[in-house]
Amino acid sequence: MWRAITRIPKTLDSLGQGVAVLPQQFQHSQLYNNNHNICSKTNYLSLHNQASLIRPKYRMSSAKPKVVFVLGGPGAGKGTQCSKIVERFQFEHLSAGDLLREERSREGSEYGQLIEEYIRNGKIVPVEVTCSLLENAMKNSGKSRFLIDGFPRNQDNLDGWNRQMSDKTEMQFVLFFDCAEDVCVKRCLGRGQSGSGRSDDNMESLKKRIQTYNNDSLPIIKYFENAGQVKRIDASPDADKVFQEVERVFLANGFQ
Ligand SMILES: Nc1ncnc2c1ncn2[C@@H]1O[C@H](COP(=O)(O)OP(=O)(O)OP(=O)(O)O)[C@@H](O)[C@H]1O
Ligand SMILES: O=c1ccn([C@@H]2O[C@H](COP(=O)(O)O)[C@@H](O)[C@H]2O)c(=O)[nH]1
Repeated sequence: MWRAITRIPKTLDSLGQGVAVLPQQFQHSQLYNNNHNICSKTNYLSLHNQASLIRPKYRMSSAKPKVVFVLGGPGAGKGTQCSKIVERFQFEHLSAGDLLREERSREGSEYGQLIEEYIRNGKIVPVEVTCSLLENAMKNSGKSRFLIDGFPRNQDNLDGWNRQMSDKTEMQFVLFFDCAEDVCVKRCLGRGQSGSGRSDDNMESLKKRIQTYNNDSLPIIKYFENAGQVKRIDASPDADKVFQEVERVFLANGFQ
């Protein structure tokens, strides 16, 4: 008989952080949903047995995922350096801009047009969209170290992250690529000329992106700086030279 109502033990009940490694069928089960954390004994035993199969992976990811925010002006070299960090350290690179561009191009996306409008005008997409894309990408990656590139870039982003993600992750530091405006512009235009295909690698969009960066993103970097969380990197030298500094920061912060 389906009599016994069993409260799921804490270890299974708190799979919030381990959800990245859970097979799809678990994600809507009582194991996943903390709001419905009771189930019949039969169901519990069956789910418990299935959970045992994935236990090694779950153990590995039971700590909160580590997050490094990567910020800097448009074209400062964030993406370039993130690729190098991924090669050298075990991080997953999540570019908020790339995720938004992907969502924009996804057939049937209800946000496609809105995202294109924001990107072309150098404006910042509402955090509900961006944060959900980030959270999904984190869950789907199965990794535990993330470079979050180009986010949070305004107060709305920061507030949204704090509401949705800060309890589920451990922010390590902010990697800030400091680069003069004229250098940033030259790099973005160069990227456009070499066929980036980006609708915002042109002077008209760049003016707006820079304005948004100065008005909305710099205060966020300042906020993190006041909290002692910013690792500032001079982004003007060549990419390999910049990476020497980046590598030093990661090593000094315990990453191998
Ligand atoms: N240190 C560097 N010196 C010279 N060129 C660089 C350097 N770093 C990156 N670049 C070039 O500048 C352009 C912009 O770099 P990247 O895409 O890494 O910047 P980003 O900060 O991620 O830009 P965005 O914020 O617009 O996505 C690219 O064409 C890249 O090859
Ligand atoms: O968190 C974010 C990140 C990006 N955007 C929009 O995308 C473009 C391009 O971003 P890149 O980091 O340069 O790839 C940016 O100008 C914003 O319009 C965003 O809204 N929120």
